[in-house]
Formats: sequence, C-alpha cells, structure tokens
Amino acid sequence: MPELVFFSGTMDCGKSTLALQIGHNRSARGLQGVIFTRDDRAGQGKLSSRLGLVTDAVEADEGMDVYAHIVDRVSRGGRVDYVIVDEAQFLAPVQIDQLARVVDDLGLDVFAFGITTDFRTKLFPGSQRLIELADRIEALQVEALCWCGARATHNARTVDGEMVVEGAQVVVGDVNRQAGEVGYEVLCRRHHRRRLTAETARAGTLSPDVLPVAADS
Ligand SMILES: Nc1ncnc2c1ncn2[C@@H]1O[C@H](COP(=O)(O)OP(=O)(O)O)[C@@H](O)[C@H]1O
Ligand SMILES: Cc1cn([C@H]2C[C@H](O)[C@@H](COP(=O)(O)O)O2)c(=O)[nH]c1=O
Repeated sequence: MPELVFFSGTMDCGKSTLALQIGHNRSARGLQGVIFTRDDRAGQGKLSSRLGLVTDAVEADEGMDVYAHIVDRVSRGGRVDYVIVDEAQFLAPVQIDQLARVVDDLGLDVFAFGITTDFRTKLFPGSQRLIELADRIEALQVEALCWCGARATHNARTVDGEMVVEGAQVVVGDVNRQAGEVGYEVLCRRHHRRRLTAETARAGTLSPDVLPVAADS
C-alpha cells in the first residue's frame, strides 16, 4: 500500500541526507521521483544536506498545487514512481492535503521530511497537518545532541549564541552562525525551557557568581 510518511526530527539530525539516500536508492533501481522542497538554505529549487550533497528539486512555492503538478507531469508522458518533500514544515496545510491525495488517488509513496516545531516550540502548520494525515511518523535514528549530551528535542533560535523568543516563525538559517547573525541551536527540553544555550552555559561557568568564594573573603 502506498503511504504518506513523515520523517521528523530536530534541525541537523540528518533528514535531508535521508531524503537524498531514499531518492538515490530508488533511482539506482530505475524508479523516477519528483523531489519538492521549499526555502532550502542552498537556494531555490535545491535539496541540500550538510554532508555536502545537493540535488535539484521543484520549489513548492506558496499557492502551488503539488497534486496538480504531478498529474500534469504524468499527463505529459512523464513517469512518477514516488515523491520526496524536504523542508515539509514550510508547506501550507492545503499542500499537505494534496500530498495525501497523491498517495490515495495516484497510488504513489510520499516521503516528507521536516522539523515539527519552531523556535518557540509551536507546531509549524505544515507539520501539524502531516501529523494529522500521515500513515506513519518516523523519528530519525541519528539523534542530534544538546550541548549537555542529552538528546536534542527542540530547536532554539539564537543571536550571538543567546536564545531569542521573539520574531517571525520562518527565518531560513543554519546552526553554527557567525556573530550577529540569526542562527539555530538544538537543545534538550530542559535547556530550551531555561534558554540555556552552549554559549550562555559556558558564560555561566565563567561568571564570578559561580566561582568558589574564598573562606576568608
Ligand atoms: N563532517 C561531517 N561528518 C560526518 N557527519 C556529518 C558531518 N557534517 C554533518 N554531518 C551529519 O549530518 C547531519 C546533518 O544532516 P542534514 O541532512 O543536513 O540534517 P537536517 O536535514 O536534519 O537538518 C548531522 O547531524 C551529522 O550527523
Ligand atoms: C526552528 C526554526 C527553523 N527554521 C528554519 C531554519 C532552516 O532554514 C529550516 C530547518 O532546516 P533543517 O534542514 O531542518 O536544518 O527551518 C525556521 O524558519 N523557523 C524556526 O523556528
């Protein structure tokens, strides 16, 4: 049975890498897929992984009917055996409904990859719809780690290493950003709740407040 599968995890846990691997293994066996993405860091119409691999993709712009795109391709004589969607959190809920229709009406597997929650721990609308509609939700096996060593479960947005909690839901960016740039850091829930990033934890341990006080001072 064809399925709508949602592979989810924090930023930097290997989602795009897995998307590329699934596509590679299928194309190695002669299958042809459509790869959609939205706002990849590498630019429009790209699916990129931090391991350095990148492939061309169809940019699923706002308002694009992804079901109609596939029907159109097939009706022009193109072959489509499966569908991959990266950065699926950025798709509109209606586009996720269209992906479910691709599975049910066209009989194609759809593999969607994305983060579930934003820097404020709120679901992205596209991810919420995927959780509501997916046949299966898969957590990635390679877990990203918080600076404390615990499994990272949440995405923090940072400026100069400090966690920020105000701003637009969508700001395309990466982990390990330069000073002054908006960046991201994955954290365990405990440290996300306390807004304790690697930088602020490091500064805390160096702070005079926590240095041992001499007995005679
Ligand atoms: N130099 C490296 N050597 C080995 N693995 C790496 C290297 N750089 C990145 N990675 C792996 O790539 C993962 C990020 O992959 P990516 O597909 O870009 O993540 P996502 O799409 O989930 O944000 C990291 O968690 C790490 O496991
Ligand atoms: C938490 C969060 C992330 N984003 C952006 C930042 C990146 O461009 C993507 C996630 O990409 P990845 O391949 O999973 O690393 O999402 C955002 O716009 N808003 C957020 O709150």
